[in-house]
Order: sequence, then structure tokens, then C-alpha cells
Amino acid sequence: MKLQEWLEKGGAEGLGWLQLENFPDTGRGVKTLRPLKFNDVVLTIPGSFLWSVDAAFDDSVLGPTIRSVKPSLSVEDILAVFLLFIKSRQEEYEGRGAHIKLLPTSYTMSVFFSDEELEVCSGSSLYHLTQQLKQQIKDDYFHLLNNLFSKHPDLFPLEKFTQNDYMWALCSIWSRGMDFQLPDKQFRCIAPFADMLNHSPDVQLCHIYNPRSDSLQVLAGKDYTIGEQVFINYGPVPNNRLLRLYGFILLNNPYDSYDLVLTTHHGAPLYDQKIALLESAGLQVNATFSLKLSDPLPLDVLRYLRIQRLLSSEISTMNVNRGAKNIVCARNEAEILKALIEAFEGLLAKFGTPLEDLEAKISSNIYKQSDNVWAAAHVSIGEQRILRMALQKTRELLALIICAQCGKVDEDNKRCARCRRVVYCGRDCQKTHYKEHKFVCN
Ligand SMILES: C[S@@+](CC[C@H](N)C(=O)[O-])C[C@H]1O[C@@H](n2cnc3c(N)ncnc32)[C@H](O)[C@@H]1O
Repeated sequence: MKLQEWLEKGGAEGLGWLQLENFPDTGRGVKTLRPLKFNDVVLTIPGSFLWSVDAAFDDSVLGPTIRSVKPSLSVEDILAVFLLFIKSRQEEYEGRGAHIKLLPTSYTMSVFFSDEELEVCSGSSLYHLTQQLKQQIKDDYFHLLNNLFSKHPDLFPLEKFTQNDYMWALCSIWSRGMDFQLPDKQFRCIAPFADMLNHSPDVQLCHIYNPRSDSLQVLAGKDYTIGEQVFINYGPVPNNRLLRLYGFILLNNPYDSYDLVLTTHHGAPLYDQKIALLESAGLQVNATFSLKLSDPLPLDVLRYLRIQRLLSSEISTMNVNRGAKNIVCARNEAEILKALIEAFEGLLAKFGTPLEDLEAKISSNIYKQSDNVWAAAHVSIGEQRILRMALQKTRELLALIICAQCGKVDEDNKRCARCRRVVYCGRDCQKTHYKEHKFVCN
């Protein structure tokens, strides 16, 4: 049975106007055979077709076994086992089997990169997270092997449940899974045929799950003409995440970002008071901040550090300083900006291949388009650009706090009246510095 036939028989709508096709830039995707207006319903897939935890539990053969595993399996592992289980018995599950037959047989996520390919982006979050992920996959597979597969060889013949099979299933879930926040739970599923839709950041978010009708719907995220590829928007996914979880990158990805992790050590002075202040400012003690091209130095990073670096005499001022949205004092501000500069310089120094080298290799086609190294290079370029912008912005802010000539930090430092981009502690410093400053002062 063909996938479309199975879905239509069970009440799926919209398939008659949609067709699978190979597109040069994105690979296989879905084209429309009719014009679509923004927000038209393109596709409806009834809930009974979805790959979900409930569907796995409802399977009369698989369900009782995976439900009885203690401690319970993660959502990802249940879905992975479900996919592999149906893959191992395709003849018995005609419909789901037809879907499995259409899934890619191999993937290009960064966990499949060789060490040499990955080395191109060393220093990036992708490099670090990919190494972690490889280890995590190994650990999770052995956990499944010991707690499930080896205990039920009749259900899980080991030759069809290898670590490579498990990786294939995980990559299918990462790249095809859809996540929805329902009133009572987080819901993750793979929707047959809707999972053939490729990603474009240029269309509106347009896939929804309706718990009342228990169906997944895809709406048109923009107007389409006949024959055009229909896209959905996977969300604001930066290239480092795209390559890790979907196996591709977007050129000039508008969602590119760098995740800056800030944390405060238990032994830090005034720890309890600072934690309370962070919480009342809506910030977590172990916080991840997304540095973006559009906002390379978010105010929340400064707010976090302002609170972290407070002296005991300054703590009370925090109650009037709207959760550290404003400068606490020149000392505090200079300290946090200097710390940030050091951190950004340190992060940039960790990149094995500097931005300019990567750009040169891409423009001279040393890295061939769409190769793994080419994709890894783009991720590294994206992250280095953002970090450099963050560094530049931090230096600009520091220049408004410390005297450009002598480095004195003082509340009374005055800005250069002409460019207003540097400050001086007095006339003498301003005069001395003018020899250098005149070239940049506008
Ligand atoms: C949900 S599936 C979409 C269907 C998939 N192309 C297929 O043939 O099965 C997601 C995968 O499609 C590919 N993909 C999606 N959007 C893409 C894009 N804009 N450019 C390149 N590949 C894309 C990636 O391989 C991604 O992991």
C-alpha cells in the first residue's frame, strides 16, 4: 500500500493536491498542484496516524513491554523503539510500514561527521555539543540494550536493533518530529506525509495540533502558485542546531545565534542574596542567553552580571534599579564589561580555524558546497561573527565607562562632546588622548 492511500482511507485531507518531488536546493519535498492562499488548510492528518508515545503504548504487541520498563523510557527512546519495531516488522504493519519505507536510509547530522570534518568547527558550540551527543547516544543505547532489547529478543532481534539502527531512529525523530505545547503536556509526534515538508524561515509558523479534533494540520505559511514547493517553518533554529538535529544549514540564516552560558559558583560572596536578586529579576542562576545577530549583547546578560558582581554595600540599591536594567555604578559596570570582554576573547581564541580563513576557503571552493566541512565551516563562521559583534558592542559600552586615556573608572567621567563614544576623567586626559582620538572622533 502507498503511504498516501493509507492516509486517505483513514480520513487524511489535502493529499490529492500535494505531490512529493525532488528540489535542487532542499532535496525531496512537497509541491502543491493548486494555488494556495496564506492560511489555507493544506493538509490534515488524523491523530491515529501520528507516531507518538500514546500510539506506541497502544500497540498491542509493543505497548505492554515498553510500558513496563522501569525507570520509564524517555519520549525520544519510546519513539525510537517504536520506529525500529515497526521497521523490523514492516509486513505486519502495512500503513506505518509504507511510511518507514519512505524515510531516508541515511542522515547528515553532525554526529555522523568524521573527526576531521568536525575539526573545521572546533571551538564552536556545535563541536562541543556533537561530542557530547555522540557519548550520550552510546550511553542511551547501552541502557536500552540492557534494560529492554536483550530482555525481549523475540520483540527486538539484536541484528535489527543495533546502535546504528538506534542512531537512524533518533535522527528520524530529531529531523521529522514536531513539538506542541498542550494545556496539560508537551506533545511530540511525527506526522506521516507532513514530515516530508521542508523548512523555510520565510514562511509563517503554520503547523498545528488540534487536541479537540485530535488532528495535525498544516496551513499555508504564505501564498503559493501551482507547482511551488510548500514549506513549513521549523522555528527560529540557528545553523548550529540545524546541522546537529536536521543535517543541513541555511545560508544567511536569520536565526543564527550563540548560546552563552552564565553561572554563579556556590562559594561566591553573598551567594544567597544574589540568587534571590536574580530570581526576583526573572533570571536563573544557571542561565543560557542567546546572542543573536540582531541583538549580540542582550540586556539580560548585563543584568545577570550586574547582580553577580554586586558588593555588599550595593545590594540594597538593587531594589530601586528595576532588576538591574540600569547601570548599578561605574565600578560594577566596568568590572562586568571587562569580564565579558575577557570571556568573548577567550571563546573566540578557542576556534581552531579563524573566521577569515574559513571565509577564504568557502569563497575559493576549497570547501565544496553542501559537503560536511562546508556546512561545519558555516556554523563556525556564524558563531564567530556573533561573538565578534558581541565583543565589539561590549568594548563600545566599556569605552563609555573608563577614561580612554588613563583607564580611570569614575561616575564623573565625561563623554567626548563631539562623538560621545569615549569618556575622560578630566581635561588633561582628553587633551593627551586627542592625538589618537582625532582619527576616529566624528
Ligand atoms: C521533515 S524532513 C523533510 C523531508 C525530507 N527532505 C525528506 O526527504 O524526507 C527534514 C529534513 O529535510 C531536509 N531539509 C528540510 N528543509 C531543508 C532546507 N531548507 N534545505 C535543505 N534541506 C532541508 C533536511 O535533511 C531535514 O533533516
